[in-house]
Parts: sequence; structure tokens; C-alpha cells
Amino acid sequence: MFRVSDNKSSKHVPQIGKMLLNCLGFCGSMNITHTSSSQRKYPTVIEELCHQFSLADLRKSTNNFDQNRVIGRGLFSEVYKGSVQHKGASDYTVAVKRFNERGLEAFKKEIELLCQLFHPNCVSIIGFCNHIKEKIIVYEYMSNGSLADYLQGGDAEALSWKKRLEICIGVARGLHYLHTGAKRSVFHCILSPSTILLDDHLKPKLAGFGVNVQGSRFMTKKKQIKLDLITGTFGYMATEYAINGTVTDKCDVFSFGMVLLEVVCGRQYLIHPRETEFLEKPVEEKIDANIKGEIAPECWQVFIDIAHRCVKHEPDERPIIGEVEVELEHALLLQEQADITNTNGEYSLLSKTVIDLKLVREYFEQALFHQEDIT
Ligand SMILES: Nc1ncnc2c1ncn2[C@@H]1O[C@H](COP(=O)(O)OP(=O)(O)OP(=O)(O)O)[C@@H](O)[C@H]1O
Repeated sequence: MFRVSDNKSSKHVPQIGKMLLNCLGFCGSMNITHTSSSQRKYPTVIEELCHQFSLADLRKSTNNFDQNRVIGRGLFSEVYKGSVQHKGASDYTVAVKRFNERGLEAFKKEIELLCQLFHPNCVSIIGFCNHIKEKIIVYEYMSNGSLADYLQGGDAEALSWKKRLEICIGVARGLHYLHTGAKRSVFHCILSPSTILLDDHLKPKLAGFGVNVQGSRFMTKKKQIKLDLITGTFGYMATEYAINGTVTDKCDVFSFGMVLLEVVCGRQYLIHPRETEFLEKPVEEKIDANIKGEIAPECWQVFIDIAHRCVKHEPDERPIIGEVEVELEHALLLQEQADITNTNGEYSLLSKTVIDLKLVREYFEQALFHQEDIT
């Protein structure tokens, strides 16, 4: 059966729930089983990894986990705004993620990973609390919330096309680092606009690492890892991951492709598989009204071509993230060049790109059918 989480929402914005898949051969427990022998050679004594806060400190910092301070929710956690002593300041603003009883594994995985990641497009950990009754991680505070808050919460007009492209490039850089830049290949697995956070300058940082999967460095697509539990949000999960728990770098590439489409349309691209009218219309007719006219045709061609390739059903047909990053940088360059010579104001796009998500929709529909059968 499916278990649908509480809405993974910020305080203000209802967002799409995450699902634990537990039918159609999707299994269900929180323990992820790794089949790769190259797994988990890094330290597992989390107390040695970074600063530890006392529970009393974090209670104080969040006014005893005051519900008015909740800034977001995940499947395994609630996130609060708080302030702690850090970098010489007594009221350094932070995000305090309090894990629920199902989140123990996510808590450990996230600390182990975040203590090893150093990249401007990955959120930084400040410390944690490993109390017998409470598992909490403290992160740098991202004042502009998540990309989902922006796109779905009515702030979309604040994001120009160029700003959106810059955000996409930042996300691609963060993913590229995860896939090839760290000691091991790290696959995020639950990339969506809710796990992309925006700092004061709208610079994106990847967050939500509680489900990550690691493999040997530069892991090739043939070395796949099977998971006993699949956690993710439909509409972003690649089908090979949703159905078989097969994880490769190409799963993140698929999710990123769905994010690219969302960034351009201003709404989740695949919400329901039977939303035929929307899904079968060319993307050019669905561009967010806030950025319509801002996109130069030459930039668009590069952007939509790479987005389309990212969401191919066959993992081998999807590009690696390094190529996606380069293409997005190219698209931005083309946009900037076009803006210099453009004297006519608005651009118009004559192309018509229909994204074929037929197979993804079929799997999604089957899963929904089972869910409806049970509920
Ligand atoms: N550092 C932060 N600064 C500001 N807001 C944050 C921060 N971390 C998380 N949030 C908010 O909380 C929401 C959920 O956080 P996150 O993406 O880390 O959870 P998740 O990984 O989905 O949760 P879980 O591990 O419980 O599944 C985000 O979408 C965002 O709104």
C-alpha cells in the first residue's frame, strides 16, 4: 500500500506529499539495504563528526519547539527557525530540523554525509543533538526558503528567467559535485523544488540528504544499488527507482529534468498522470506568465533540449549531470548575448516541444490505482 506523508509543506505553502512506496513490488521499511560492498566505510560514530548541541540549547533556541517557528516539514522531520551561539554571535540564525521517530536512519545518514560535503551549492551543517529522545540537526538558515515556496507560493514574479537559469545552474553544480566531486559518488534520490533551498541572494543549495545513496567514486551506470525502501515524491522520481529501487546518477538527472520543467512552467509538471490536456500541450504554451517574453529563442532551444533529454524514460538516454551543467551555462550565455542585441522588447518562441512522459505516467497511474484501491 501507499502511505502518503503529511503535506511536505512550509508553514504557508501546501506542497506535494512524499510517498513511501509499498506496493507493486515496492517494499516498505525505513531501513535502506545496500547491496554494494563499497558502502559505508566512512565513520559512523556521529559524535566525532561535528559540533554537538545540548537539547536544552535547542529548546531555548526554538522557544521550546514553538509551532509558530515551523518553517518546513519533511516526511521524517519538522524544521524550525532558531538562533544559537555560533561564529562569535549569540543569536546566529539557524534552521533546526527535529526528526520524528521514523527519522532515525535519515538523521544518521544526513549527518554522516553533510560532515563530508563542502560545496557552495550544498547546505552546511552547523551541529546536531543526539539526545536519547530527540534527534536534531542544525543547519545554516536559508532565508528565502525552498524553490517550491517561491514557485508555488506566489513569489514566482520575483524570479526573472535569468535568475531561474542561474538557480538551475547552481543546482546542476551541486549535483555534479555530489556525483563526481566528493570521495564517493552520492545520489540525492529525492531532488525536488522542496529540497532546493535559496539563500539571501537566491543562490541555491541542495538539502534533504536523509535518503542519499553512496557508491564508489565515479560509479558507472552498471553498478547499481538496490534499495529495500523507496522514498520520494511522484512526479520527480525516475520510474526505475520508483519501481525497482535501482539507483544511479541518472535518477537524479531525471528528477532535475522535472525541476527544470517546473522552473519554466511555474507549477509542478507532473501532478497527476491523467491531466492529459496540460501534459500533451507543447511546453511553449505553458511557460509561466511571469517570464513569458523574457526567453530568447536561441537560449530556449538549448534549455528545452537538455530538459527533454533529462526526463527520457531510458536512463541511458539521459545525459550525465556534467553535460547538463555545461548546456545550462551555454543557455545562459546565449540569453545574455541575445539581451545585448535585442531592441524589440519581448521575445516570442515559435517552436513547439511536447514532452513524452507516457511511460512515466503509466507507472504513476498504476501506483495511484493501487493506492485508490486500498484507501
Ligand atoms: N536550512 C534551512 N533553511 C531554511 N528552511 C529550511 C532549511 N532546511 C529545511 N528548510 C525547510 O524545511 C523543508 C523541509 O526540509 P528538507 O528539504 O531538509 O526536508 P526533507 O529532506 O524533505 O525532510 P525529511 O528528511 O524529513 O524527509 C524545506 O522544503 C524548507 O522549506
